[in-house]
Amino acid sequence: MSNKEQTIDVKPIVWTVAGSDTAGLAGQVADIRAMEALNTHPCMITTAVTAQNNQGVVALNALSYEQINSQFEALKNQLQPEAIKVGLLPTVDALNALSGFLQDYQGQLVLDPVLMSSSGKLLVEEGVMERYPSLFSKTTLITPNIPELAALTGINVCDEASIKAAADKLLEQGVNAVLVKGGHQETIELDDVGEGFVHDYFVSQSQSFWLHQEKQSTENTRGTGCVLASAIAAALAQKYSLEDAVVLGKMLLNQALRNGYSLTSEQGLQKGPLKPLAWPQETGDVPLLTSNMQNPQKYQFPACDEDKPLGLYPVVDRAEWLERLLPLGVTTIQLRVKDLEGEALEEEIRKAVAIAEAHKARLFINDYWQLAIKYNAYGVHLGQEDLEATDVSAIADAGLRLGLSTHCYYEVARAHTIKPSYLACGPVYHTDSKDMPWIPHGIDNLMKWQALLPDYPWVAIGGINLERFPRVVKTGVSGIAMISAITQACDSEAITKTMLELFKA
Ligand SMILES: Cc1ncc(COP(=O)(O)OP(=O)(O)O)c(N)n1
Ligand SMILES: Cc1ncsc1CCOP(=O)(O)O
Ligand SMILES: [Mg+2]
Repeated sequence: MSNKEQTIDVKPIVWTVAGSDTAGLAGQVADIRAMEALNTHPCMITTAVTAQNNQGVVALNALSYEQINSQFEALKNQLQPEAIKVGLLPTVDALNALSGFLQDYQGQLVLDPVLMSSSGKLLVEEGVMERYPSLFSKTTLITPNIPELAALTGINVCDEASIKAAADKLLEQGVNAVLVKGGHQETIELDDVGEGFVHDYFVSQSQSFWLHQEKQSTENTRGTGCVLASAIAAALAQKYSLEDAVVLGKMLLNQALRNGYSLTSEQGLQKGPLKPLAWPQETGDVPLLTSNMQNPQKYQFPACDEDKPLGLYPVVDRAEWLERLLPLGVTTIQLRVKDLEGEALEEEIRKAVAIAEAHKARLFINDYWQLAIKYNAYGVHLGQEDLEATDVSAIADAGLRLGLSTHCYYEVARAHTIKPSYLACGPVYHTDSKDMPWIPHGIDNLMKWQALLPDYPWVAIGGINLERFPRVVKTGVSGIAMISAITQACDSEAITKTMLELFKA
C-alpha cells in the first residue's frame, strides 16, 4: 500500500425537514434534486407523507412526534448538517420535534414557510402558524411568497412599501434575513414596473436588494419554492455567504425552470416539475440585482477594442510610471492614486491622460470618475462600494469605458446588471497590496466566472507574479492586472518586457 496520503472529497450534508410528494413534483423530491445539483448530500427528515398527483394534494398524512423525532435522533450524531432546509411543518408536533433538535443547533437554517398548496388548500393545522416565530432566532433566512408573508405578519401585502414593512416585521421578530419571493406578484400593485419580470426582495439587518428575472413561460413550476430554499441551503453548506447563496439559489432555480418537463399532454394537467441539473453556468440564469424594485436601468458602455485583448495591465500610483511602461509596449494601464487630493490629484490624472494619449494606450482611472470624465480618459475602474457614490449614467453618457471589480457571486450579479466594458475577478491569489476580506479565488473560480459570463473581457488581479503568470495566461483572460510584481520589482522594465512576451506566446 502506498504511504501517500489519500485525499477524500467529502460532500457537505444538508437536511431537508419537509413533506414527501407521491407525484415526484415538489417537497422532498425537489429538495433532493436541488441539493445534489449543488454538490451536497441530502438527508431526509420527513414530516408528512403526502398523497399528491398533478392535480394537487389528495391527502396529507402527518407523521407523529415520535416518528419525526426518531429521524432527528438517527441523524444527529452521525450525519450532522452544514445547513438545514425546513419546508412543510404540518402539525404542532412536527414543529416541536424540530424545535427540540434546534436547541443545540448552531448551523444555518433556511425556513420555507409552506402554509398552503398552490391550489389554495391549507396544509398546516391550527396553532402552527402562531408558533412559527419560535423558530426565528435559529433562522438564517426565511423565504415567504407574498400570501405567506401576509399570513405570517397580518399585513396586507399589496405594494412595495408593504412588502418592506412586512419583511421588517419578520426581522423584528428575530429572523436573520428575509427573501420575499416574487412569484405571486400578480396580486400586488407595482409602480412603474414593466410586465414580464419577477422581483424578489432580500433584506437583513445590514443590507437589502432586489433580484429581477425575466419570467419564463412554462407550466412546469411545481416545487419552485422547494428548489429555491433547498438550493440556498446547499450553497450555505458549501460555505458561500448568505448574499451569494441567494444569488446562486436563484441561478439554480432559473436553470431548473428552463429544464422543467411535462408528464402529460392532457389539457389542464400539464403542470410538471422543475429540473435542477448541475452547478449553474448559463449567463441567462444570473439574476439582475439592484437596490430598488424598478426594472434595472440599461446602460451602454463602449467596448475595450474587442479584437485587442487588454493584455498586461499594470496598476500604478503615479503618471511617471506611464512614461516608463508604455514605451515598452504596454497597451492598458490604470492610475490608482490613494494618497493625493485636490490640485495634486487632478494634475496627476491630467498628466497620465496626456501620456496615454501620446502612446495610444488605454488608461483607466481608479475611483475618480468625475476627473476621468473631465480629462476624457479612456475609462474608469470602480469597485462595488464605489458604485454607491457614482453616477453610472454620467460615465456611460460621456462615452468612457467602465471596468468593475467582482469578488463574489453577489457582486458578479450586480456588475452584470450594469453591463460594464470589462469585469475584474480578484483576488485570484493572496495579495499584500490591499487588505481584503475575500479568500483568494484561485484559477478554478476565475475560469468558472469566465464561463458563466463569456461575453465580457475578464481581468484577473491579485497576487499575480512572474511565476504564476503563465497559468493565468492559460485561462484565456483578456487582461492580467498587477501592482507589486511590476512596481516593486528590482527591474520593473525587464519584468514588464518578459510578461509582455509571455502574453503574446
Ligand atoms: C483591474 C482592477 N481590478 C480590481 C481593482 C480593485 O478596484 P477597487 O475594488 O475599486 O479597489 P481599489 O483599487 O480602489 O482599492 C482594480 N483597481 N483594478
Ligand atoms: C486592488 C486589488 N484588488 C484586488 S487584488 C488588488 C491588489 C493587487 O495587487 P498585487 O498585484 O500587488 O497583488
Ligand atoms: Mg476603488
